[in-house]
Amino acid sequence: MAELLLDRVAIGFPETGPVVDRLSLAVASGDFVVVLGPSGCGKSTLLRLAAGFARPDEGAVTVDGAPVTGPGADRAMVFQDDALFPWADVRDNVALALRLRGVSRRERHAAAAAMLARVGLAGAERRPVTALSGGMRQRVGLARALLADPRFLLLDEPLGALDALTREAMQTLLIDLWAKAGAGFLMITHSVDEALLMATRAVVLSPRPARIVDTVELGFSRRIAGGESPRAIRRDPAFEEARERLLAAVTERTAA
Ligand SMILES: Nc1ncnc2c1ncn2[C@@H]1O[C@H](COP(=O)(O)OP(=O)(O)OP(=O)(O)O)[C@@H](O)[C@H]1O
Repeated sequence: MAELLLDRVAIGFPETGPVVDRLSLAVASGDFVVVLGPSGCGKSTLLRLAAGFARPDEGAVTVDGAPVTGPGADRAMVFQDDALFPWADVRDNVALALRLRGVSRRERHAAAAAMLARVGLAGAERRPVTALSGGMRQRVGLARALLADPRFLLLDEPLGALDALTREAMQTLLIDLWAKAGAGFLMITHSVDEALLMATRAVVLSPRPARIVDTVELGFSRRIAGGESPRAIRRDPAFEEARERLLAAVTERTAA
């Protein structure tokens, strides 16, 4: 069991003033924490603090009590824009980190093939990433992030650019990966429906500077991981009730 903790973190920039305001958030192994909040409120900045790409002005980011001072293999990040290397094929995009660590070619290829199979891209190793659809590119990004078996996966609106059908398929894939990995997931989304389906805890932020204005505990992703279909879950009155609760938090408590 590991814990990623943002402990009363604050950060600001000269251009904007305060962006995150003494915010505390814990993500443990097995949690799927989803962050919702108005545009520009500081969600990506929060994730960058967790990743170690930015340092807080106040407070601390720790993993199991040890200060986070920069990016580390225990925390992997997935971006909305998948950030793939256009000059490399699928396999090299997935296995680049292993190459930089001096892992042999044979092991790299085996590891990449195994991860690609997990994200539903078996056989796509040699395809140029420029020839892939948006959903497939995000699968490659996920395979790359999960390759090092991180304890925490940080997802910055990873499904935001996908069409509705691809997005639904990717939601189910992410839930499946989360349930099997045992890692803690921290994800940003603008979609209340996505937060409801995927989160074990949905966290609603205020307009900038970001503070937590509401937290809703949820259990639908565990049911989906257990085999229930998202469509059946959406018909459950408990889902409708949770939607009302989360929508109220998002619309009433985040007005600027
Ligand atoms: N390194 C930086 N230097 C200056 N300003 C920054 C920096 N990083 C973020 N900001 C500013 O902080 C504010 C919050 O940005 P952030 O990307 O965290 O918001 P967000 O909630 O993720 O936005 P969106 O919902 O639109 O994706 C924005 O005004 C942004 O311009």
